[in-house]
Amino acid sequence: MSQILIIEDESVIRDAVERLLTRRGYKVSATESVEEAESKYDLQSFNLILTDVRLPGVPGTEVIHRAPGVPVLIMTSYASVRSAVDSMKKGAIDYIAKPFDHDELVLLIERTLKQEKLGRKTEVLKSELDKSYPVDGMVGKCPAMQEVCRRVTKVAPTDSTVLILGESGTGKELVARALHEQSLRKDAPIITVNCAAIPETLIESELFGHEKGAFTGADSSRTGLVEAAEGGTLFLDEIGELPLAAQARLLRVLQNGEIRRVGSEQSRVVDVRLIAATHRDLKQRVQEGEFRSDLYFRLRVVELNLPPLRERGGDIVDLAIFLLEKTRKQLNRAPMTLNQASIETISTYTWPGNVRELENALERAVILCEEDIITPDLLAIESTHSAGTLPIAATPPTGELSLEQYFRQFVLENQDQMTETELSKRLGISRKALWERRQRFGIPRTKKSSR
Ligand SMILES: Nc1ncnc2c1ncn2[C@@H]1O[C@H](COP(=O)(O)OP(=O)(O)OP(=O)(O)O)[C@@H](O)[C@H]1O
Repeated sequence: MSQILIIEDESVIRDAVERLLTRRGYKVSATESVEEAESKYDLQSFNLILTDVRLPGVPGTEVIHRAPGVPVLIMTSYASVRSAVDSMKKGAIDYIAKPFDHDELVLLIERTLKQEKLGRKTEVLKSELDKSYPVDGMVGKCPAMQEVCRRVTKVAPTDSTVLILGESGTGKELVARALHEQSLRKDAPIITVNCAAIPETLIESELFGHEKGAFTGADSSRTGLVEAAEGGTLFLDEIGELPLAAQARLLRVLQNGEIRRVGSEQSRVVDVRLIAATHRDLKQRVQEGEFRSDLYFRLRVVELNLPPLRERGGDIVDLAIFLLEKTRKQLNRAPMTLNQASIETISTYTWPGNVRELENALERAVILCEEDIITPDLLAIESTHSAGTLPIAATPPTGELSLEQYFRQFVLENQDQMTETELSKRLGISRKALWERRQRFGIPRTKKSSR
């Protein structure tokens, strides 16, 4: 049950709000001033604090500093909306003008609590991600990767927009995180958005937020992900998939440092550094009229090109050893080594799914390995040099199938029995890579496979 603290010196309002929220199932405490609240309760134990601004003693906004991390909603009179705006600047989550409608207040509280939960989840996810994306864990000695590392170090401390190009699974997100972690913004959030994963109809409001009534179903206003990255970095993965209308809004952010929420006439100033990535040829998208040329030029202030794994020479084995160690530690297994045959298999395979596919193959091998030596059969990839090999398949490729033909055949044969997750696992690629290849090769998902 969520715990809410009300700080309000007008007893009529305080009692009414307390009754209302208690009826709604919240555990409610109420005080007249910030000082009283502090002396009676541990402010950090609340999930939300609802406070008036003008109070006996210190102003209500002071609670923002005294209960860091706890979302604070400000109640204010119409006459002092200005002070509400100031409160927002100090870090309040939102404000509500008095006299307020009870339903409106409950709605605002529900939304804030939902965001608070999400925020906590994001923190957990962030720490998980930090574990799997150590900045110093970027393996790569080949000239192309050395060049990438040099550029990352150079460009990270600046606020320049960076465009990261590379096939799926080559480490684009890892590079984006390295850029953020080595920047002056590292203590603020990095918000990652996969533009390919958000439905086209929702992407504008997800990114830029919306005002109440902006469209059917928008029964309250909402902050977008660009604003959520305030002071930090926004990483737009698969930017090539961004619809044209959203591209126009993004251009405004890059040109003027301003966003306009959907349904709003007013712009807000934002301080966000943009990093974008794509596996697509953006120049070609521009020629096809699918991508704005002015946005393309703004994005590629600095361009980083990640080579496919098959072109990284000795890095492939270095990466395999690094990822084997990382995976076996994560899975709590004793140290393991790759035997000579495995090293040869790994070096000669073409790795169409790049580092992610290598990571998946090693994870599978670590799970299946009963002793401490990884043999080629555990990797479940074929040691042939042809580009037609794909890891683990229900039926091995017959004849001279090209990679595309083989992918197409495997997906069409299995999609009615397997979920997208199972399909991607069997192909040794991420779900996102599977989605991308479906787009590229024109194989839409059937009803069954979209389970
Ligand atoms: N040079 C590297 N050194 C160590 N680990 C790497 C390297 N490159 C990629 N990885 C690891 O490979 C996995 C895939 O990388 P990442 O998600 O950054 O790729 P991506 O290009 O963004 O992929 P996708 O396009 O599928 O989202 C991650 O677990 C990442 O940590």
